Amino acid sequence: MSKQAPAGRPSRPPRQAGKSGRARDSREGSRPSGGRPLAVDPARAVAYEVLRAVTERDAYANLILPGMLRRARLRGRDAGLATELAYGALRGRGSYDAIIAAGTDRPVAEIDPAVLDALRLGAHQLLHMRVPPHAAVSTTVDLVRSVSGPGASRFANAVLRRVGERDVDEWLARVAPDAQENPDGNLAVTYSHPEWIVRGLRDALRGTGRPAQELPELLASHNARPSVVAAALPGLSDVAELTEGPHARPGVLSPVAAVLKGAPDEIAAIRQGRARVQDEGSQLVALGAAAAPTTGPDRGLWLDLCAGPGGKAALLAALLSERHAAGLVGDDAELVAVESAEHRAGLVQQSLAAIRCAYDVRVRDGRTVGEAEPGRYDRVLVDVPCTGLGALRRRPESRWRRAPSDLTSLAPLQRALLESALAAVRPGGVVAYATCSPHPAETRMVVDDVLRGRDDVERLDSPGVLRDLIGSRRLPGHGDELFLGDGPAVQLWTHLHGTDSMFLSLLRRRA
Ligand SMILES: C[S@@+](CC[C@H](N)C(=O)[O-])C[C@H]1O[C@@H](n2cnc3c(N)ncnc32)[C@H](O)[C@@H]1O
Repeated sequence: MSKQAPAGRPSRPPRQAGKSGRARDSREGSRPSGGRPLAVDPARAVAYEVLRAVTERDAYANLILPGMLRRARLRGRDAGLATELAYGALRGRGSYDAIIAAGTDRPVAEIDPAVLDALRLGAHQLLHMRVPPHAAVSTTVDLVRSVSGPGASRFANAVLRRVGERDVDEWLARVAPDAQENPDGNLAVTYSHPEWIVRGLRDALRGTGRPAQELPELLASHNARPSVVAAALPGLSDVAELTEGPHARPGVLSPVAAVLKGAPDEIAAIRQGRARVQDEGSQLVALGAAAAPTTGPDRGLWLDLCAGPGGKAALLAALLSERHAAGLVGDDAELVAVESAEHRAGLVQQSLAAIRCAYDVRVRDGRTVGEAEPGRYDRVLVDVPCTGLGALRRRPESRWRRAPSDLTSLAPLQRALLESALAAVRPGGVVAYATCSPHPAETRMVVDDVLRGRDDVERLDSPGVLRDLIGSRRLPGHGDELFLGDGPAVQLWTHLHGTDSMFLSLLRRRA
């Protein structure tokens, strides 16, 4: 353990100290990305590297973490610790920065970013994990010394000692703005979200008839670790297969879901591509798109207009294959999967590899499909690019990276894609408009705008379609209440359904 300076009001940390070649701690350490070793255990080193990559390179934690864990040879509990440290510090940044600011005379914006990331890791351990305080402080101080030198480590020591003087509730009561005078500011700091997201989610709750009092619960749900759920692809696997060993139990709402207890690759069906990791909300969207009633026979010409990386396309293709085998669709049945980004189209191709149905993955702009193939398809799923405000628990840094301007910049694309989908579907065919955001600007308002002045499209009873799929399954502790609303669209909620907050509006061209 390192020697620590006495607690006190910390002085200014040296900026960019690590780059000037200061004295280093000589202890053996770990550096998952291969550079100079960090004087800290491998799990903390990986977590720190993730935070640095997110801050410096705009990396996505969920994409880089698996490779870093592999390179550091971390598995089991150690991998779990690294993940919890990185995700927790990223999610909690809003609360931790306010608390760190109260522990120093410097604005957080003036702290060397390399030191600040370490302080966030330390604060997460002190305030939200059962790490003994002396270990949380000393490991962080060692880390800062190896990265930024002794001056910065004294600063870190002083800040963290102050942070450790109170528990998280006491700190939040001190540093969050007054709840009466500034309710959004209070929730933003208490639940670690940017204020504009707090406001947007309140509007979203109200707009779907949920009481705004649910907002704290919704915000808190974004800070909890989501369970890992798999979809058993129909015809290739089933829930019974996934749950027959000790590795999974049946899902909550989706008829093809299994909740995993361990790593996905423990399950053979997942290793073989017969089942896929997929949130239950996404499963219900794809199942709903396939189940919504068409007028006239469904020939099996299905289109996924925004397919990458291919989770919903895989489920649609498996369902189509089953229907084909049962003679319910024609011999020319196929799933056309359109994706504008080439590398994501490659992922769609991979996701469909195990499925025995005709499919065609196309790299093109979905906005052009309606004009190119008017009225061709029986079913179109248009799962548009969105802010992802409904999946904040999965992408721990995204809440800090998104901006209100994303809502306005995505809006024309979302409208154009829905218009293209409606042009591509035949009269009597179904369009499923979906987002993984509950924000009104990306959900109701898009559908309302596109349908305004059109009398050739009807809104289907989306809650009714999902209710039939859910069957006798129920949310634990809620009796018969499924919280699907009065329609015509459905908004799923993380705090109510345990799914990502997916929106689904089922529409049908009038025959
Ligand atoms: C929300 S994601 C779709 C997720 C997918 N349905 C799944 O379940 O895996 C939206 C996708 O639309 C793609 N996209 C963006 N603009 C597009 C466009 N103009 N045409 C087609 N795809 C587009 C993005 O690259 C992204 O892969």
